[in-house]
Amino acid sequence: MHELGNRRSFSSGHGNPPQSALVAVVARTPKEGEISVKMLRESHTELMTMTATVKVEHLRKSYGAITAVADVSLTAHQGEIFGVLGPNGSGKTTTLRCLCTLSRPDAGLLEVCGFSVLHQPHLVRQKLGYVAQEVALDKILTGQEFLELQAALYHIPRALIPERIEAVLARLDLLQWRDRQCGTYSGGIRKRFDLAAGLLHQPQVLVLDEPTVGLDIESRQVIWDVLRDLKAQGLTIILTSHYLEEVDLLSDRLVILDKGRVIASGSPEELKANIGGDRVTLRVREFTPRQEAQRAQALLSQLTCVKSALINANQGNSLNLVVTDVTVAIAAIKRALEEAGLPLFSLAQSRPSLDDVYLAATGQTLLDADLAAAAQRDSKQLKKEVMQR
Ligand SMILES: Nc1ncnc2c1ncn2[C@@H]1O[C@H](COP(=O)(O)OP(=O)(O)OP(=O)(O)O)[C@@H](O)[C@H]1O
Repeated sequence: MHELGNRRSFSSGHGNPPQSALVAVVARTPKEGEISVKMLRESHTELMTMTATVKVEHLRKSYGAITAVADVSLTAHQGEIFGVLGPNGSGKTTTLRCLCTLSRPDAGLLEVCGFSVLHQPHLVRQKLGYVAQEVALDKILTGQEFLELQAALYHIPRALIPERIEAVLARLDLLQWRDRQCGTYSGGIRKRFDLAAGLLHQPQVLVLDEPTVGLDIESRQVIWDVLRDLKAQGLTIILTSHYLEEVDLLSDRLVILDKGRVIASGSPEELKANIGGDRVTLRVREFTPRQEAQRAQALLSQLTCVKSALINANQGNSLNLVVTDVTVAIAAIKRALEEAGLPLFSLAQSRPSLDDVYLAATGQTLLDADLAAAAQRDSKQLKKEVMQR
């Protein structure tokens, strides 16, 4: 299959009006009859939010016999953070790579700012910045030199480079780091430089693959603030993650992928509200035999306050219950188990999370799906190693 590169798209750098132009405002009250910049900005935002900045319809992409993406559709609007959540191997990176013109799809319609990814890739690259999962800094270069190199790769006119670099360094609070070698940076600073490089050509859409993977919580929070700031300035941001709380916290809307397909889409609130109810997770024993878990499942499913009961085999056959009134439900559950002579090892209650959305659709948690994917990868690797011996 024809691969179109491996890092990010490059642009001529002077094709798009900078979004920041609308934000550079002279603070004064408009005279009568004048249109305030705020009004202009609002009407601009309103107009732009009606347009889909990113459109993916029925994307399909295989690598030989492996179907990486079976059927993915999503639409992101201007000024929106759009999340793509899913376990390892669910097709997140492949979706992004197709969108960013780095991988050629087998089928589907993909558009960025009204331009076709397949037929107008050079225009798409002008509108879009891609920050890949692996941080691509050269250790010997200083941050300044790295950005100069990136600016040249983006074909930004020479005369504009110093001010563009100054602007991204200031925007990402990196001025103090510019003259130090990249090899001395922490993971969080490296990631911010990578983000800075993705912003040099002033894209309207920023696509980020796992922007905070491996970072400590403080560095993650810094990146989150940067992303919120960029969104406030009108950028459309698409990000993949398998950190549930990150997607929940940041995304206006999201899709959840599983095995290359969209299994849920909407705002985090909508998705959680749709599955409804509070959650009760209980274990009959620390490691409950399957039969006993099934007995408890049948018993508890009969309670009127229990809407559904799933057995999670990956968690020692624990039971995941959706209940209507948590206080009433907990009392009823304890009573029912006691009357049936079943023990109760542990019980916890929680509000629905995006993991529950995934669990409701697939029957397993994201963590379990990640573990299963890792085990599959390990066993493939093991087989390969054995065959090589
Ligand atoms: N270049 C490739 N050649 C062969 N198979 C690939 C290639 N890229 C991805 N795949 C396979 O396609 C499937 C989807 O991979 P993809 O990287 O898109 O998933 P992902 O959700 O981004 O996972 P991760 O979170 O691990 O990056 C996986 O089974 C993966 O092994």
